[in-house]
Amino acid sequence: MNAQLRTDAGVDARLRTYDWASLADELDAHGCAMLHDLLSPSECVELARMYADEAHFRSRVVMARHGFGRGEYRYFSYPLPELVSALRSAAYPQLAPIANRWNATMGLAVRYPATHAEFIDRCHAAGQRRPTPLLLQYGTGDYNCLHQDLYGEHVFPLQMAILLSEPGRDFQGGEFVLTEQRPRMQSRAEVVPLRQGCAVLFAVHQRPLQGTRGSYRVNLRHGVSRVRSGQRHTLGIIFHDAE
Ligand SMILES: O=C(O)CCC(=O)C(=O)O
Ligand SMILES: [Fe+2]
Repeated sequence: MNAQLRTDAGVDARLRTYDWASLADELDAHGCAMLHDLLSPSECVELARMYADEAHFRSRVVMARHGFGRGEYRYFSYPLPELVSALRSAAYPQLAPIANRWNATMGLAVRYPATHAEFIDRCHAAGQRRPTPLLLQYGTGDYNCLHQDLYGEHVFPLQMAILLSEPGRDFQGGEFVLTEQRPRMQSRAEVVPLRQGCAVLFAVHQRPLQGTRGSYRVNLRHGVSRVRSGQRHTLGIIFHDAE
């Protein structure tokens, strides 16, 4: 679909234009899938600009202070900006069936409700009340070590990150990287060639992998390689809230 036509619509309508059956196939095969042209360049610029305004956020993390890498991020506070909230609630119902199928395959009892509001009620009832959507900011030399965004007992197994800057123009390097650790085997890396406004869907911590003798669980981590120059911003959408 034409990028302009897509980004003219609301986020909900935009998300419905993607071919979710083939995205599910990609997630099953690779643990990640891309949504091209999810946000327009102006939406990306507007979101990236929010980073400077403390009023939007509940906390700021300087990655070097925690050994997380180099660069910084800020968690939004509730109420989330409308676009962030819309992305979170509109992407969730597309992902919940995939999450439920993955859990069934992995022999996990947890099932996810059809709407994000119901899932967030579950998180909040368990004391996971702090919002997790975040903006990340990287400058020259910054990077994000491989990690998993787990914030308590309740975990939604898929998440989304949207690149807000344009590679090659705004920054060099800074690739989104996923690694997949397979039991008793060597790890596999995947580099996701994001462009501005493009989202990546990926597994938060584990997913089923079909082997020749049935399926088994693999452990995933994600991060960002070193930004060689320039400035890079990302919007992270995590569906569970934090303790
Ligand atoms: O900056 C990135 O591309 C990675 C962001 C990230 O770690 C996240 O959204 O959870
Ligand atoms: Fe992350």
